[in-house]
Amino acid sequence: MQARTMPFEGAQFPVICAPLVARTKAALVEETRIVAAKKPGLLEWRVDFFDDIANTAAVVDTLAAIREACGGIPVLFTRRSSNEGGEPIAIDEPRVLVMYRAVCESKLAALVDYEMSNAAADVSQVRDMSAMHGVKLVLSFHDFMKTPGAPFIASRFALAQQLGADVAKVAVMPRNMGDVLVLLGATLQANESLPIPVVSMAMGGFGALTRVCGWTFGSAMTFAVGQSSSAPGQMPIEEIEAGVAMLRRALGR
Ligand SMILES: O=C1C[C@@](O)(C(=O)O)C[C@@H](O)[C@@H]1O
Repeated sequence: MQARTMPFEGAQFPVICAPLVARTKAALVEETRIVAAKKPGLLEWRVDFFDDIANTAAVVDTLAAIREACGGIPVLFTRRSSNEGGEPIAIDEPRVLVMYRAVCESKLAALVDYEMSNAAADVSQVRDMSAMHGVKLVLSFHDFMKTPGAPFIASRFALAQQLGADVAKVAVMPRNMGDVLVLLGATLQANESLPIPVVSMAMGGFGALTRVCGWTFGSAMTFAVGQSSSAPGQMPIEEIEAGVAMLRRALGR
């Protein structure tokens, strides 16, 4: 089945997404300029790295500065929960929701990412607030310790869709190449059975190849390093571009 593209204007298949992980507004603007010059299809602001995350006005102001510096590249706004591999942050979940609401209202981000394991009421709030402002929602699941079995991975992709996601995303940590096959197989199956784009990656060294070839199994996006990495196994944008181009030629796609 034809894979679905990410839901924003101008999205390629696959989208190459570069994380922004600087801790201050000035450093983020600088990082944005450097990373945007490499022309990824999407920038992910990992706000859990931001020193001033407790100040919602500063978050929106910094997002505006990122947008000014990014040369029109759309932004994915992500607070990665420390339960799923993110940085520890100084605010509790109700204040995280206040921040997501302000970001959605600002319409500065094309997409927001929220973990599907959060409280159902919180997921539903993020779904409603993003939809209200035309912001697309990625519902994600991460296991930084292991690769769950194929039925569980399938259930995470399906749950994201049931909860109203525009994109379903799963990241796992493989302990061997068999785990990598499990992730790729589950991705292929989810892409064939779900009506929304799916995104997946296996992290670390074993999983690195999924960042180059995951799209051939249906993953609509891959994360690559512009300046700094946000997860183990990410490779530089240039290398991912070259690898994707090589496979494209070989596959005639
Ligand atoms: O969820 C993901 C995927 C990721 O963990 C990766 O492995 O590339 C990197 C994160 O920044 C992003 O939010």
